[in-house]
Amino acid sequence: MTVRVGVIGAGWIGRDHIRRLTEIVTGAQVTAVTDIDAARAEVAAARVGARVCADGGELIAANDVDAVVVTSWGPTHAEHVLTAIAAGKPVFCEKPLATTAEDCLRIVEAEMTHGRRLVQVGFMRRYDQGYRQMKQVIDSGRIGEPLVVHCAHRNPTVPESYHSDMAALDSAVHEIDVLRWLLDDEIVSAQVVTPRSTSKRFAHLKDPQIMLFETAKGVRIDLEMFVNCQYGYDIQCETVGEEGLVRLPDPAAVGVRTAGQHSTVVLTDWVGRFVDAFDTEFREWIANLAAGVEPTGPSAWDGYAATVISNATVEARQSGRIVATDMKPRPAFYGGTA
Ligand SMILES: NC(=O)C1=CN([C@@H]2O[C@H](COP(=O)(O)OP(=O)(O)OC[C@H]3O[C@@H](n4cnc5c(N)ncnc54)[C@H](O)[C@@H]3O)[C@@H](O)[C@H]2O)C=CC1
Ligand SMILES: O=C1[C@@H](O)[C@H](O)[C@@H](O)[C@H](O)[C@H]1O
Repeated sequence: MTVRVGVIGAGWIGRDHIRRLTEIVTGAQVTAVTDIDAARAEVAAARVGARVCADGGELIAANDVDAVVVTSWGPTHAEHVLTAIAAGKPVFCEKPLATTAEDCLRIVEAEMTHGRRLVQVGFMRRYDQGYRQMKQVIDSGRIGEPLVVHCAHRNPTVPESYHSDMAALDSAVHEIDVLRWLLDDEIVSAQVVTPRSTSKRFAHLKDPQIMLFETAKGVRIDLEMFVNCQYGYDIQCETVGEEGLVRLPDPAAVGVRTAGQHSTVVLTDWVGRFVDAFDTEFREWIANLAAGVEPTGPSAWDGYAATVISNATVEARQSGRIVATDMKPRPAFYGGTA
């Protein structure tokens, strides 16, 4: 069975997911595209033989759309996801699920009322081989109970439109999701300390930021979030347990020895660093849909948790305080602990 997909938002990642669904994933066909920039939708749709819909509502209701991908701007996600749930159609929503906790809860409640999982959120790091291997080691008990996690998330540069809150909302939200999953634990508080800011970028930006999280089981997480590190795109994660530690591998790269030096390439963007994870994420999403089973990736509840925690992290930086994450109890509908 071919899953017919409609895509809302033909910007950077929307176009990449259209390409992925067309060229990489088997069993999927992009049949409809919409964007508030009609010319952009036309170009993206024409490339894969899809048709253009006037807006998200028309696309979701269309008979030739079995499932929906939402890749529009964050503040528009909730409306599209709620419309898809009301239509009973599976929906893959890029992060964030919604920008406010209230909107995330409306989605959670709508999905529970529907009675079956329809929503998957685009936290692709859960599909990265390195993180998956780390999780296997932690779950096996080989390093004992996790105690501390050290992380770094470094981008070479960001545009001037990037502001200090985005370090949590746009970037650290990936660590927030993947660490909840990796540790099977919930983040209960956030704190942010700011060293002197880099002089290499815009004066308005607090960069780097050191984010400190505590989990319900008492694990401490430190995350260096540095979005203008200049040298490359670099994701580090090391979990220290009672009997050992496990570290995220760097992407495979050949070592070159020449002119008295030994060097390896450092990637420069998240597209290349997580390309395999994005591919696996969509392969598994489509395979589940084709098999008629509920999505197994990050749920609407995970989307809610990530929004609550990233908003608490913003509040922590702005206030200079340790902020407790004010999360509702997890409904049985979503299983698990984190
Ligand atoms: N998982 C990941 O690593 C990444 C996720 N993202 C997420 O993907 C989403 C899109 O990001 P980008 O592609 O970088 O942005 P973008 O600005 O390149 O594209 C967004 C597109 O959505 C369109 N749009 C906005 N509102 C719309 C609406 N109501 N209906 C239809 N189209 C609408 C815009 O015209 C634009 O073409 C964001 O939520 C972002 O956080 C982005 C980059 C990486
Ligand atoms: O989602 C992403 C971007 O929006 C964000 O700006 C980057 O910092 C992340 O590394 C990338 O994965």
